[in-house]
Amino acid sequence: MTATTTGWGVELHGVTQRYGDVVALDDVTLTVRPGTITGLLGRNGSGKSTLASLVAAFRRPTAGRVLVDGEDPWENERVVPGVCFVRESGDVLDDYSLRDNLAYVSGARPAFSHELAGELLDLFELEPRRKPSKLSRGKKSAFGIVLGLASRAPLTILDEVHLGLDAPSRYAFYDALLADYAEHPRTLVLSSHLIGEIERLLEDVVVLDRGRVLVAQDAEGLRAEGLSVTGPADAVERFVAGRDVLASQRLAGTVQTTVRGVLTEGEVRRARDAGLELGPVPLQDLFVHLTDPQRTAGAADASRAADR
Ligand SMILES: Nc1ncnc2c1ncn2[C@@H]1O[C@H](COP(=O)(O)OP(=O)(O)OP(=O)(O)O)[C@@H](O)[C@H]1O
Repeated sequence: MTATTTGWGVELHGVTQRYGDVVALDDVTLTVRPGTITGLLGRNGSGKSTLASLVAAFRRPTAGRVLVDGEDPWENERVVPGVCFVRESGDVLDDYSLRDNLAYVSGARPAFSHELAGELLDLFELEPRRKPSKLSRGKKSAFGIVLGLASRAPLTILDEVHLGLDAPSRYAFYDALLADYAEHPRTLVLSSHLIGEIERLLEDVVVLDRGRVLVAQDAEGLRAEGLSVTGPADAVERFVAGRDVLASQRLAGTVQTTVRGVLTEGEVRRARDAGLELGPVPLQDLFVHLTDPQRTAGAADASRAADR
């Protein structure tokens, strides 16, 4: 393996993961494009960590195929060193110093950058002599980030690594990630519930819901699909009739509605002529509406009925 180039892609084909009676992933098919930053989003228990652990070959799927850079990662000597999976729980040697942990990880990661590791230790004010077991939760998360970014693996999966980090440290992390990604392009998968904070980083978005893929597309395209329509109640209602309405709020005679779908130029003109205000919808809001249990339960029922 050479130092990181454009990163590795991931493919899942019909992947199901069961834990006893629990179906954590249900027939998931998706692609992560090489050389992109992909957000892996979903509500609690939707299957994000399970998906990440299959890609990192921490476990084998109950059914289906996982491919990393075109190959099954399971016990794959070429692929495994190129996949860096950092979990909030922190897979570190708790009773060894940070310095020893870095030495251990760098031995297993062909593209490891000691220079970047040093910069990130300084950034997060981590003392190399300390042991992870003696660090606060936030500092331990920060050390996971140091290992994940300094590994410069062709595929890096950061699963909720921001947990415990205070806001300045999270923003320092986002900036460091973007700066290093710009210089050393690779594939990064970020799982986080703080969508508003990470959305500027994301090129692609995968949203899981109860083990199924709800959305898998480029972030720009997804943003363009969310539209806020505000105006007099009757005009808004006429305009959104027949559209996919995600949410609606009424304040006196004014209604603000969030719809999914892209408008034609003619429709935009018609909306403006009717006195309606059109605006973007933040990704976080779109996510909340799309994963609304009432909405997704309806969609799941429809999909089951279609399968019968
Ligand atoms: N080792 C396990 N044994 C049994 N059930 C599990 C195991 N790991 C996960 N699950 C179940 O599988 C489902 C998916 O869990 P997973 O941890 O993948 O979700 P997640 O999206 O990462 O959740 P969160 O955002 O809360 O971390 C949940 O119902 C969870 O309870």
